[in-house]
Amino acid sequence: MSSPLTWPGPGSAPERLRQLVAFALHHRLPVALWRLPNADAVQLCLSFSAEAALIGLTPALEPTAPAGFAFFPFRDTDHNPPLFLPADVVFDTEHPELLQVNEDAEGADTLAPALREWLHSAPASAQQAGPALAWHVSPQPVPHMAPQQEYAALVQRSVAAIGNGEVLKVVSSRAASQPLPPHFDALNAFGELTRRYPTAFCSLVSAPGAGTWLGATPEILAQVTQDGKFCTMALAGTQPLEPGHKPSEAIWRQKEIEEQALVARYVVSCFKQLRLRDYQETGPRTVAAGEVLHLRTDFIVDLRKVPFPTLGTDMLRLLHPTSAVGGMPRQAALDFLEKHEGYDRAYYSGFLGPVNLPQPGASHLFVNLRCFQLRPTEAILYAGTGLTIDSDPTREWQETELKLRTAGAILQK
Ligand SMILES: C=C(O[C@H]1C=CC=C(C(=O)O)[C@@H]1O)C(=O)O
Repeated sequence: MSSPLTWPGPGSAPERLRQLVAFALHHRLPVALWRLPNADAVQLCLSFSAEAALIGLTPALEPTAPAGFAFFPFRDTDHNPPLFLPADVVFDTEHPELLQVNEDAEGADTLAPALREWLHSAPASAQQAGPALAWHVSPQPVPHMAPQQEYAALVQRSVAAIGNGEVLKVVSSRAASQPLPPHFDALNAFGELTRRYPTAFCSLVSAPGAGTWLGATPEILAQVTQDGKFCTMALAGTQPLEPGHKPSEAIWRQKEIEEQALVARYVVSCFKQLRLRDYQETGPRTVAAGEVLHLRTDFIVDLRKVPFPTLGTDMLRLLHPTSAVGGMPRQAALDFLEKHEGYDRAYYSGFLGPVNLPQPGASHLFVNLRCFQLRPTEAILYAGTGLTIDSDPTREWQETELKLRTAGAILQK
């Protein structure tokens, strides 16, 4: 049973977040922080057991399903375990005077009293000035980083595969490294992400086996709200946001229109598989995500009118990985990427977000885009581009450069 505790010590909401993160890292536990799009509050979920966070199955989104934070890789392999952080400790900066602690959780017998002691005895200000936090580091090696020529060859090979009918669309991607600026502080960087990208889902996840990841993604994968709505979106097509121009003035090429239409068609095919016809489709319209524009179609199902209690869970299983990060047809595109992409995407283009948090019936899962992985002295950034028969290697490289700048902006000295 989770019980609300009154916060036992002093400290502002950001200081309290830091105290909880410091506790998690000190005990080598998994922790996640996030800020929903267009919201102010930052939420935190901490698990008392790293082992309990290791799950194989895609999480269920029904209100009766366990509460926690999902962190899933692009591809299910032994290297990057799918994680579901049980909500053993939950903190919300909107109610900084409270802390939810599950006293029955695995590990709570020793860790719940240790947490109370930690919050009592370690003043937030002392921890702020204390030694740097020991963030989890992925046990996997740093991924291969394709230089421009190699990425251009991948784009050409993908276009050839589209040309010969092997696939309709492929989303190729790459990793790039950026040194950490002096005195880089991941918690401050997370705060900076939330300020820069108010409409994105901003996250900071640190867990044994996965490492530490920060990001600001624009893409909802599956969302169930407490007022009974299921939402997903088809997001694709990219162009730079020109200074002084409004997103609504953007003109799209046929290539991007087709690329996004394929993603929308994929979402509709998932509804069809579930024999669900009663959905509301809006768009495509142009939306801004940091310095770039995308085409987006929104899909909403009113779960109060359509009696389909497992829709969120079923759609999540069908949607991931969407054609916005893999391609079409799905399996052929994934096979192509496995063979030719040449690096491990790890958690980039996987999905992440709170399930049944802060209340049962509220789940917000996003595609892990515009993100980076934190290593001791560098950040590994990731970006991909949807390819069609008309893709040009130089343009696609430039598009990845632009997308890398979203999360990369917080790494500037
Ligand atoms: C794969 C990424 O973006 C996807 C989402 C929006 C637009 C996309 C595009 O235009 O290619 C991608 O499908 C990425 O940001 O790494």
